[in-house]
Amino acid sequence: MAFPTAQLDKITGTLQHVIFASSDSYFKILSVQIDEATLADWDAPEIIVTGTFADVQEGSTYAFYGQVVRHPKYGQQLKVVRYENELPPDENGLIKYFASGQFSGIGKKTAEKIVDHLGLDAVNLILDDVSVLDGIMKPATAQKLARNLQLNLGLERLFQVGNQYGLGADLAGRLYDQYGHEAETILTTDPYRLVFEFDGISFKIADGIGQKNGHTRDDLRRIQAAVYATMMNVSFQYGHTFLTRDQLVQTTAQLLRDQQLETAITAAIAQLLKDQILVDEDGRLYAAALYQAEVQTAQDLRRLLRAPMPFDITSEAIAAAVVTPGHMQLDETQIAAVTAGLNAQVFLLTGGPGTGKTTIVRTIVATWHQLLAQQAKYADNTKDFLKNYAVKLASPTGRAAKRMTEVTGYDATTIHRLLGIADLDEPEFNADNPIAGGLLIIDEASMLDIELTAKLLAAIPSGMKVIIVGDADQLPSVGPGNVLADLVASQALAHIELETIYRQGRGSSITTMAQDIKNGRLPADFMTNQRDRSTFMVAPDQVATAIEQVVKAAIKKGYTADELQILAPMYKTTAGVHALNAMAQALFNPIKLAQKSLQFGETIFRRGDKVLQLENDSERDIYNGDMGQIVAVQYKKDPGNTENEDSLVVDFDGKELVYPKKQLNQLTLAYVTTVHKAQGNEFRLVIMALTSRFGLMLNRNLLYTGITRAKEALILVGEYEAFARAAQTPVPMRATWLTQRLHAEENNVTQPVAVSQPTPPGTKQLTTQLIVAQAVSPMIGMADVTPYDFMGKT
Ligand SMILES: Nc1ncnc2c1ncn2[C@@H]1O[C@H](COP(=O)(O)OP(=O)(O)OP(=O)(O)O)[C@@H](O)[C@H]1O
Repeated sequence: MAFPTAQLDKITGTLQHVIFASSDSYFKILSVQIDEATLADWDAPEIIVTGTFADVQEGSTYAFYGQVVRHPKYGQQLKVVRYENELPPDENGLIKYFASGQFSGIGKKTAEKIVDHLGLDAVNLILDDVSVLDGIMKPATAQKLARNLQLNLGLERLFQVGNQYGLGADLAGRLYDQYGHEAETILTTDPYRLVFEFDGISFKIADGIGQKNGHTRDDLRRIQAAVYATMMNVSFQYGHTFLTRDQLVQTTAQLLRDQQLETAITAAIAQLLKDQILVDEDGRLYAAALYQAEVQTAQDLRRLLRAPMPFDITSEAIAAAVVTPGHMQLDETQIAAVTAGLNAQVFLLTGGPGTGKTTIVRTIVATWHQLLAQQAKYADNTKDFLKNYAVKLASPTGRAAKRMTEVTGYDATTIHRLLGIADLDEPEFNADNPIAGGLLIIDEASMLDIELTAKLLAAIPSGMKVIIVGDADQLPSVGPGNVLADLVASQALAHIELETIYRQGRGSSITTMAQDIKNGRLPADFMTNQRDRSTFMVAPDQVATAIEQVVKAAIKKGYTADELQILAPMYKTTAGVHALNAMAQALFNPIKLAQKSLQFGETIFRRGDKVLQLENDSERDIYNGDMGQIVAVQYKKDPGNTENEDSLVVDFDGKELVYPKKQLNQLTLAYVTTVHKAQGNEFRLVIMALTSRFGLMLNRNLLYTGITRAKEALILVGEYEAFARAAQTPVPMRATWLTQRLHAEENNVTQPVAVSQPTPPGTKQLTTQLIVAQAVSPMIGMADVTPYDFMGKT
């Protein structure tokens, strides 16, 4: 946050030494000898100064603006908001500065020449245009001097320029990393370019800078940036892969708050199409990458479907080889799923919780191994044959992969890992370097977005069988696309939907409730507590207290933080993720005397806390949505701490990872998460909060996904109307074209565009069938807990 300069203290002083310099940000801790200071009650000759700094020079003089704060361990220090290199104020000083030895090839004589020719503003003149040094020194020396000045002062100038526009030093530092000395020019003369290229500068920020610097409202670059930003916002907020031309024009006009600009928007779209940043396919306008992903997905699916069977297996051989786990009696649909799964080159298996998806996967894998063993007899090299046709299992998240390993008994991995995707880089495995194996099974396919799907399919060699497993009624992917639902709707793949619920005992009444919700209603007995689920309907303001009581009761019953998950749709509000996390942390992991902790933003992390990873970090094989537990808090000065910084150690299912303080933005507390973040995970007990304050967030798939995270017991807290409204409201439709691509003749797509308005999108009717619940034999979840326990004594 930028403080108004008037409130800041100013210290002018000489940098004595850099105590700490972060290796991957510009954060530094400096020791400064004070020349002049506006600080009240400060009589020490030195002060510790912390903040974001360029390549500061020991011995140089700087002016620091900031606020004195008290660090719990290191005492008072100046936290800097901005700073300036105090260049010498007179000619003699400036000559000394140039001749100080930090600029190679420049002695006293040359320094004098520079100051003679360029005067007191020499530094800025050189930074603006190195040709001012022509004739004063050799071009090579001049270039070197300019580069050094840039290194010392260019970033500082960028910090100052950025500060004028409200950009924090971190953002300015990242801009400098990407654009070097050109960053300032780009920021001031062509800020709209950053909307396309730079993650962190929104259209609004760029436009603020552009308007200040005289870009007119109808400037083509401004309008192009607005069109592009609209396309990206709509794709990533609502999941659409395309917009119709009208929608794009209208939504861009809304962003620009100017309906008069329609002609300019049309011209901007034409230019973006010409530059291949957007693609127009029969009036559907795509961001180029999403278009490629959608087209590629359809093409690769066709390629995989056309490929011949890997070796000669007849349907009879498959039927004869079926191996069921525990000799379970599969029903007709399940047997059909096993044989179709082994017969088809690409097969889709869908079904709600407890319908036997895992059972079918286990059966298919065991049967595949049986078939391989039979075929291996005819192979030249048995070992190679078995390796070439091995089974691969993968999931979109690490937690889901771990669960897949546990329930199937076979090794599963994340899709990122399977493809060798390192951050921002192209995958190691792709069309030119495909993965190896005979059968690939992808679980939790509802989480697949179109870009990951395209990368995955491209890397699958023709002939490898693919089985895609998921629950199409769960929330669609976070990223653009509606892959699983589109594949189902296309009818282009062999598909079986498992409908009979086999789960018995704990969790079974949750499973039947899930079916009701899928059909758009709450069960008739919603308010009647079952042995594995209860409802506590309270006013929005009482939700936090009610959940607190429920959690206390659950802790008494022996539930650990790992086994219990609280779900809320949003981060803010009193019943939101942040507020509830603070409450749950105090219950599960109360602070102990003299306990070590690390603070990041408003969150305080302690040993024992349950935490959630918020970003994909493929290098460390840890992904957005993975949950872990803090096993150590290490201070920089602790003996044996190899990190040169305060850090946390987090255990993710047996894998310990270190988070230095600067990486704590990747972590948050996980006692409470959004439903999206919990997708792919299951917990013994789920407590889900919904109130009408969550408004537009309430929809059927959200409620369905939330409650189906519960394996054994479910407690619903909030307002009945909110739960009823969620059950009745279909998930907003996503505008995608994958279904049509799959069932249309190649290059002959003629279906009409049927999409809703982009903000908010319309709705689609889910075609699901009523599933008849099987025998229910409920067991106790929290049987002796009644609503009265949560309402206080009256
Ligand atoms: N034909 C069957 N006869 C008897 N029990 C069955 C049958 N099919 C599955 N089950 C049992 O039903 C339970 C749920 O099956 P499974 O775990 O395979 O379902 P799922 O669809 O993978 O569920 P989830 O998505 O919730 O993990 C398991 O205990 C399984 O053993």
